[in-house]
Amino acid sequence: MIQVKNLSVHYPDTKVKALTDISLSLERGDFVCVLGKSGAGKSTFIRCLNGLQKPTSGQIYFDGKDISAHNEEKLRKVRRETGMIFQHFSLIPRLSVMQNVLTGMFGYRSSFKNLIGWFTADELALAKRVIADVGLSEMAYRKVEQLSGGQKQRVGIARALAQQPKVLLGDEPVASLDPGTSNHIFTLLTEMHERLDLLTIINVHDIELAKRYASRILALKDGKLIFDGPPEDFRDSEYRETYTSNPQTAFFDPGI
Ligand SMILES: Nc1ncnc2c1ncn2[C@@H]1O[C@H](COP(=O)(O)OP(=O)(O)OP(=O)(O)O)[C@@H](O)[C@H]1O
Repeated sequence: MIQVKNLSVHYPDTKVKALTDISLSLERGDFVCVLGKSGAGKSTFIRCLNGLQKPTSGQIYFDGKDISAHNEEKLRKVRRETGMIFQHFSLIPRLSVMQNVLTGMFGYRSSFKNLIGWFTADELALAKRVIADVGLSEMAYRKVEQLSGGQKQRVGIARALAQQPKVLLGDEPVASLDPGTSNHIFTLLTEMHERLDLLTIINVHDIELAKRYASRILALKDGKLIFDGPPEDFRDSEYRETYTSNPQTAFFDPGI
């Protein structure tokens, strides 16, 4: 579904080589966890997959089409099919769960309908369904600011599902949650992944979560892909390789 070919991203402001020459193929049915130290390039990689970050060189093919050559209008279509969940949820706190979830459909509707906030019966039924899927039916009309972190992330997942995506991306979606709640969120992500046959790609710092839930692990180090394989092959030596600093960069390493 997504082919990444020789992807490199160099940020001109900082002259940082965030990603260097990454090539891989991601298929529907993969539940991928991306590991790596702080600054390894995980967020940049995720952002490239839905066109939020342009490659410096290389290509990203989404359903066979090179999105690195897309204009904004074509990128909007790719983003519609790519649900995204975030560490800090990116919800509108004073709006209800239902209102936040409905914003997930904005990409499919006219600006006028979005402005006046008019939704069809089918759209409202879809919103109710995805709110039920994440276990929040009883709180559908509660303001998001009144929810716990775990409940907020459930709203984030429901909003992404309301897009009816083919791909679900997560940029450290459990980094602000306690271990028990993180497990609940990953269980929910696994259920949705299987039921909806999604390609799921999640950045995560917690290696135990990655090993428990992922079908495939990618490890980035200094912007390079140093591991791509099943969780059982990610052993102590791979862990050390991923999380140990290179001597020449260690002094400047914010992760140490
Ligand atoms: N917009 C930007 N402009 C300049 N440099 C950037 C920008 N975004 C990221 N970087 C740099 O690119 C490198 C990779 O950053 P990125 O956020 O992708 O890493 P990460 O693995 O997601 O880190 P973390 O786990 O801390 O979120 C870092 O050195 C970072 O400082």
